Amino acid sequence: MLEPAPSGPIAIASDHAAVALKTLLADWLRSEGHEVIDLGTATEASVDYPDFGYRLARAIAAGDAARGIALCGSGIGISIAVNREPACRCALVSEPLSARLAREHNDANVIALGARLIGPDMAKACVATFLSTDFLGDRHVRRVSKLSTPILAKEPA
Ligand SMILES: O=C(CO)[C@H](O)[C@H](O)[C@H](O)COP(=O)(O)O
Repeated sequence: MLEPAPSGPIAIASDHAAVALKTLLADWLRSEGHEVIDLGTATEASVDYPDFGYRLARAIAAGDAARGIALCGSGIGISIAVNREPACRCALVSEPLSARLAREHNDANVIALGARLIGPDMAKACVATFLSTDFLGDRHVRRVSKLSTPILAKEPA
């Protein structure tokens, strides 16, 4: 049984390489009582991961979803796409410890998973940890807040 996500729906998006894992995760999350916004893609026809990463990033930035799950073959391309939106802190994870640290230290609001690299059980374990782990705050607040300042506006450290 999953713990409830902190607030609001969970957005999920993938390219063609991860559509099966996306559907499996969306069905599982709904069966656990979560509201899931599936932003596509819907078939295995080849698409471009930035288009779906940007859809997910828009949903987070607009406040339509509190948390996001982004998937592609490796998780790499779509995590790069999501992180181009400053409101998103997307962590590419492949096991639960990274998912926990992404929440505790980085206040990640999106995780990326690689469907060609991990199986359904590991993906579920990562998602369960991502949804149930709180941000630790404290010194991490200062660091996370620095992430949302455009680099050209920063004073060199
Ligand atoms: O972005 C990726 C690699 O960083 C993803 O793994 C994509 O899913 C992959 O590039 C898609 O590859 P395909 O050969 O077009 O299926």
